Amino acid sequence: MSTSDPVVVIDHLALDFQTPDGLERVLRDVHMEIHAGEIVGLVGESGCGKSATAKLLLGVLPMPPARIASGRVTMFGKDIATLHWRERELAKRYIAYVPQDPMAALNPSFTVGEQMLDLIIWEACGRTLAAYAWNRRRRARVASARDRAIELLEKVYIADPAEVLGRYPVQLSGGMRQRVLLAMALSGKPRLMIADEPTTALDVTVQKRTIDLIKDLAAREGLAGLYITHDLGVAREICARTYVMYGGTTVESGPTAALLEAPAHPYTQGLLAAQPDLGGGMPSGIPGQVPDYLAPPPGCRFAPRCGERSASCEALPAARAYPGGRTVACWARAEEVPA
Ligand SMILES: Nc1ncnc2c1ncn2[C@@H]1O[C@H](COP(=O)(O)OP(=O)(O)OP(=O)(O)O)[C@@H](O)[C@H]1O
Repeated sequence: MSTSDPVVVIDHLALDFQTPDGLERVLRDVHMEIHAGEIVGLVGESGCGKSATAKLLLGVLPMPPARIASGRVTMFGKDIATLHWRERELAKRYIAYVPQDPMAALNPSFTVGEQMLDLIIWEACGRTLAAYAWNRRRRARVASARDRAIELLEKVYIADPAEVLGRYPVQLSGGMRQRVLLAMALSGKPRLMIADEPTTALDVTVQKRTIDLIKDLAAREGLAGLYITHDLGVAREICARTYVMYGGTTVESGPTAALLEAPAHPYTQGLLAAQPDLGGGMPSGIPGQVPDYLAPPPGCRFAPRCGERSASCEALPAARAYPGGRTVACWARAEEVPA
């Protein structure tokens, strides 16, 4: 894999879940590319398949009940379907995960230092239990892990890292906890950072600082980033390019600024109109609900909620490429070229 190759390529992915009620056809025709040094956004309302996509990349989606029905996911130059489980485990070292709720992700019974040391030693031992158990008791290993923990906390601009190592998560503010998690996410050898709504639990000013920090880290460490959010304003702040997902399909993608300036897909337009308006206007919302994946609409999954639907929408529209690096999957936009 050359350095210019994308870190992640998702190509025409379809993913099902076998459930007691039947087969849920969740992801259809999903596409995405993430390159080193860029943060890409994945936006869409709740239940659109954002987390299922992220979990698949993280290698934590249980298979079964999940199954790749068709298409391909390539990470670090390799098709994930062809990887041996051991290769898959090793690939996880290259992925940093930043969760939504920093309090739930940290164990309240252990200090920051204990949790960071555990993780650093686990990573240093190649994620093998026997080596971890042996090294966790070795003084020299613990001392070097402590140095590494301090170095990682410094990377996220924590002022007194040695002191913070001795604190319990409840003794830290929400923003500090999220910084600790960011530091922990860097403890392996990350090349890809997946952040799942990491600022939702934070207040607005801390949110802004955390977003700036994530941007700064991704640039400094040369990481590829996938940033999941339902907030288009946050996507505008942080993501160079954005993929909009509806009902398990990629309906639109492109450079974030252009996409938000002139959204082409009726769903993106509705999503934008549904954002709270600081000018005092009420957001309009999108009538209807995300599809039932046990019996999704046969064609375009947004059609039942779309004001522009026509007979063509009974077939699933393919994503069409437009100038400026944009794609739109919509029959009503078949001839139009967004500005
Ligand atoms: N483990 C699972 N077993 C069965 N179905 C699942 C499983 N995980 C996800 N799904 C299905 O995938 C759909 C999409 O879920 P997903 O969590 O990916 O949505 P999301 O866009 O991330 O929503 P949110 O923003 O609320 O997290 C769910 O509605 C559910 O039908």
